[in-house]
Amino acid sequence: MSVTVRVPAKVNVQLAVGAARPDGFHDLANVFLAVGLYDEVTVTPADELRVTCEGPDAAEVPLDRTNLAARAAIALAARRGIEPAVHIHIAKDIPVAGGMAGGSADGAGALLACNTLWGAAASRAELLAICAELGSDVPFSLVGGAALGIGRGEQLTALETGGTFHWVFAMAERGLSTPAVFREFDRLAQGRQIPEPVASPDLLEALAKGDVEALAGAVSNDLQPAALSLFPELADTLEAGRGAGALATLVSGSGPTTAFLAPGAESAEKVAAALRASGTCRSVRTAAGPVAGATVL
Ligand SMILES: C[C@](O)(CO)[C@H](O)COP(=O)(O)OP(=O)(O)OC[C@H]1O[C@@H](n2ccc(N)nc2=O)[C@H](O)[C@@H]1O
Ligand SMILES: Nc1ncnc2c1ncn2[C@@H]1O[C@H](COP(=O)(O)OP(=O)(O)OP(=O)(O)O)[C@@H](O)[C@H]1O
Repeated sequence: MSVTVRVPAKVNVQLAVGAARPDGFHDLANVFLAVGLYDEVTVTPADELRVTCEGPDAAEVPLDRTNLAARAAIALAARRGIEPAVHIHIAKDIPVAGGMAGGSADGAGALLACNTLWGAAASRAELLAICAELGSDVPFSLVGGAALGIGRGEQLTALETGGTFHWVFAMAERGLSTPAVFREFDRLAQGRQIPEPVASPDLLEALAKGDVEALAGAVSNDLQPAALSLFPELADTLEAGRGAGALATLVSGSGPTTAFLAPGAESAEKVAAALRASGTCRSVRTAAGPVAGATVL
């Protein structure tokens, strides 16, 4: 018997970043939107823990116990006093090291899949606590939809959305390390007073109303200057999307994937075609959100 879970990628429509905390993390006001680009995680009973991965970026995914999916299985098994004896297979469509929470998606997916396979009966609250131990983005991968994350981004409040938003994502030629981008944020912030991160009321209202124009005027990412500083060519991709009619352009999370908000599905395809023709990125995808979080298929 196998269990397969489908888990979406995310885009951060607002990422407000506070000053570095004593533990090295940053307090955030992180407004997540789950979008329809998915990894599928399948768990099957096996003699011992094993991870395999397929997909265009599979070669970049670690297959040892550092894989977030393996760490999720180990964490749940330890809580139940059992062995994590499963084969975890990841069908990966979310870009690796792209700032779209691909590894986090696999962590949340493996956790839900193992909980189902083992009849481990972890409550939603216990699953969320394990997710938060695995990484700041992992709880959101479990819940999906739209949510505000505070603290490290792991303390979630679900947000209302009044419609579907259409996005284009441009994948870059290389990845960016999330810790490196936060370090660059700290370097650029030196000598400046960093305000407390707060969610933008205009942005929350735009999401609730499903108002794409208002959302376009309210999106922001405090990590964008740091991502651009480490990866200056991203400015060319942003420019190409803006020129093609995107309502808003931004770096997704810690980057280097860039995200473009389009007025509708048709215009999203036009922006995607222009980005493909621009030669400023590795590949281009369209996806709409919000979509559901980790779901057993
Ligand atoms: C950039 C975002 O993707 C936006 O959603 C997240 O904040 C990152 O979430 P994540 O990849 O799950 O990150 P984690 O695995 O928890 O942390 C990786 C590293 O990112 C930095 N980090 C992450 C989250 C946070 N609130 N402050 C940080 O400074 C820390 O250097 C940390 O060691
Ligand atoms: N299941 C996994 N899939 C992809 N990468 C993983 C996985 N588990 C661990 N990793 C490691 O995590 C690193 C970051 O990959 P990931 O795709 O999660 O980045 P990301 O999308 O930028 O993350 P985030 O948006 O949460 O900051 C990879 O370079 C890889 O070494």
